[in-house]
Amino acid sequence: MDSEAWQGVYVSHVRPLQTLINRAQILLHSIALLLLIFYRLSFFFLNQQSKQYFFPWLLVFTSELLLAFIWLLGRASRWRPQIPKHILLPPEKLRPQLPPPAIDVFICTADPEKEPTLEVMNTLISAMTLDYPPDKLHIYFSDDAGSPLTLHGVREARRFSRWWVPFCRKYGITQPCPQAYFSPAREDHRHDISRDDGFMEQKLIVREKYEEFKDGIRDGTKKWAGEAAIRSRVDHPALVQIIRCNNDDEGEVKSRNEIELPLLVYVSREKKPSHPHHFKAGALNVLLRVSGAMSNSPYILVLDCDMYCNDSTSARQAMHFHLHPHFSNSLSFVQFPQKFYNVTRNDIYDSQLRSFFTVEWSGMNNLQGPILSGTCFYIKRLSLFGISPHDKDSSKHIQDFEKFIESMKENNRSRDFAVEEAQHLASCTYENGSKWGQKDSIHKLGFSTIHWWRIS
Ligand SMILES: O=c1ccn([C@@H]2O[C@H](COP(=O)(O)OP(=O)(O)O[C@H]3O[C@H](CO)[C@@H](O)[C@H](O)[C@H]3O)[C@@H](O)[C@H]2O)c(=O)[nH]1
Ligand SMILES: [Mn+2]
Repeated sequence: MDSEAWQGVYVSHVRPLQTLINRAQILLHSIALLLLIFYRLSFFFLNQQSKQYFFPWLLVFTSELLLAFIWLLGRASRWRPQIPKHILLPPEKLRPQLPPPAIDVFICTADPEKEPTLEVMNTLISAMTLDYPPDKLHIYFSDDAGSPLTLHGVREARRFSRWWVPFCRKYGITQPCPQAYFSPAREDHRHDISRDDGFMEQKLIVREKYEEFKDGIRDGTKKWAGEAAIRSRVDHPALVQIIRCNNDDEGEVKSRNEIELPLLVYVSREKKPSHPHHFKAGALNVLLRVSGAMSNSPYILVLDCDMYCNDSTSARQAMHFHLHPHFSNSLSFVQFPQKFYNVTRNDIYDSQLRSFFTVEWSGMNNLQGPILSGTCFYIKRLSLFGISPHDKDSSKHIQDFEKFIESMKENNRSRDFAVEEAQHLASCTYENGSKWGQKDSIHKLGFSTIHWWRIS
């Protein structure tokens, strides 16, 4: 393997000042705790009144011991605080020498009233715009409400992507989310005017298309609002559909740009009031099966509907870790921070979750890695099978599974046939009596994980 290609990828940097402050704080806090423990114990053994107040003191003491223990466990991530440093290679060189592995992207939405369709579609578009070979990217969009508005939105998003994706590719736009890119708050708009490569004309055209896309969503919102939509949310059949555009549109844009878009599959699993649906976990299980039958990519990106991709190179960054010889086969997932924007100015409760992601998650990188935050992570499909990476039989399990998928594909022959199969996999009774969704800790199996973000 060409080792040059891997140079400088994992650069984490321990912060000496922060380490000193944290350790001093840990020391002071520990002294205070020891004094407290001494004080409580001395009450039991030295105080005359201890018999009278024995139980209240014991209760308080036990709680304090418990809290102190929890506090102690939390220090692990602060002992060696570190930040990931710049990747030394520029993004265009972030391509591993190996052919890039395929990625399935899972996006879940549950309710078009609580999760505005326009925002959700922006997440979908951002995933379609990831800087990755389109034939290696497959997007599975789960709609738990089975809403015609959401399906309409997905179609509109697909249509707009044929303008947006080529534009981003051609001009190297790294912000893949159109809403964020066209936001007046974005500072780069000022520099755009000085470009003389036809950029401004194209930008205006795409901007206009974005407005048309928004109008399309607005029309849909008016059309499908109301009672009927709400009722079907808990009771509807499975629907799996590959979203394509009509041929006329497709031909027009293809000849202009010759850029293909990733496969986009709309999945609305079956729901019945009499069957538990297990919320997001249930939706992800269905996507895992449906994608297994259709593309079965070795890596999966999971996104909540309101968590758009903020950096189009994230897929390549994640794959660099996954394919890196240093991490070998034991890496389960690469977790990107879950960032919230537009929270209040004085964010006194840290709604942006900065302490979580910049301190705790990064601090766990050398301790087998952080736990999942639930969104924005690239996970290895095999690590979800409950097999340890150190298990001698693991390759046999994997071969068996791959044989099963291959035989299914041979039987199906075409993707359209796989859609029929997928519909069955999305039924609400499929998991009955099976081991689907049973708990198995990734870390306990021996996998490691990484928290990562590129500071630019
Ligand atoms: O029946 C359901 C319920 C939720 N979702 C989706 O699941 C995601 C997360 O749900 P949300 O209501 O946004 O939960 P949050 O509390 O905001 O999410 C945090 O906490 C969840 C677990 O509690 C994690 O799964 C999320 O990743 C994490 O962002 C969203 O995309 C929902 O559309 C479904 O697909 N089906
Ligand atoms: Mn959420």
